[in-house]
Amino acid sequence: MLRVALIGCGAIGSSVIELLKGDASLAVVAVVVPQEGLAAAQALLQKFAPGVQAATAVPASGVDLVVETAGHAAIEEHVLPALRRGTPCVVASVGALSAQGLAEKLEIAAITGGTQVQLIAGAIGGIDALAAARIGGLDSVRYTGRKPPRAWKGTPAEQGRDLDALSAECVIFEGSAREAAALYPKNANVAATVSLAGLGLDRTHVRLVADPAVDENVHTVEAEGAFGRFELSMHNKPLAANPKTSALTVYSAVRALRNRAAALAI
Ligand SMILES: NC(=O)C1=CN([C@@H]2O[C@H](COP(=O)(O)OP(=O)(O)OC[C@H]3O[C@@H](n4cnc5c(N)ncnc54)[C@H](OP(=O)(O)O)[C@@H]3O)[C@@H](O)[C@H]2O)C=CC1
Ligand SMILES: O=C([O-])CC(=O)C(=O)O
Repeated sequence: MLRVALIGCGAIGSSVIELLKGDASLAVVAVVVPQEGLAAAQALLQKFAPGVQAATAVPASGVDLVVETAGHAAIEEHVLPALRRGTPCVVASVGALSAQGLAEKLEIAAITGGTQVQLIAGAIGGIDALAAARIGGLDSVRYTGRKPPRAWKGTPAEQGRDLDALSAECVIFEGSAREAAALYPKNANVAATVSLAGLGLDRTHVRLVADPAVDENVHTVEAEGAFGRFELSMHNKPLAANPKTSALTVYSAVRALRNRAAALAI
């Protein structure tokens, strides 16, 4: 049985705990949250994983695998030290890698620890195809992230516009994946994932749209290259606990964990 430390206990983390309850091959043994979140995390654990303690750091021993579902800051704070200690890590906050030098730091930490960091596909599909197509050469990759206006609350999209008053779609950002991930850390992880699998953070064209006509998170990728071309649209149901986040992200994290424990992985 693999012993898992989960970083973050919000919309994704709490759903991961729920789905792993009773799993024969994986056990959540620690949940890492900020000091001010300890009491709430402990109350949730009482319900779904009694006996598991909430903590403010990943335990230095007794952990086989770390999964991050917390946000950009948690990568520096918890993932890098775990990798250096030799613990493999699974990362959901892929947009964090848009910060200059962070991808290199993760690689160096994993090499130092003789382990590996895995970036999950999260809310998007087709990452396997895109990463394979890159080997033959890609000419262009375009990503559009379309979400209901409420999913853009608390982001720069609110500057100069009333999201509640939108009556038609509104392009709130157009530019590179690097800029998108830096400006919209909770809404542009997919932009970063698509770019890291494909043409890179600076050559991937990103459009972010607030659209009152949708109630799902719609992610579209269009790629062209030596392999041919593809278009993929995902219509993802958002999590009730966080409209910015698609439920598929939870399943993607659980899939990554189960694949680590499985004899046959797909
Ligand atoms: N790859 C993908 O496709 C996607 C990735 N994501 C990423 O996943 C992250 C989590 O999403 P979601 O669960 O919806 O977000 P929530 O805001 O619901 O939950 C975040 C959780 O992480 C905790 N947390 C925040 N900072 C730290 C830290 N430094 N150390 C430990 N715990 C911390 C929070 O604690 P507290 O509440 O006490 O602050 C909270 O428990 C997002 O920030 C985003 O970057 C999201 C959607 C898709
Ligand atoms: O969960 C989603 O739909 C995607 C998301 O928020 C992101 O790209 O950060």
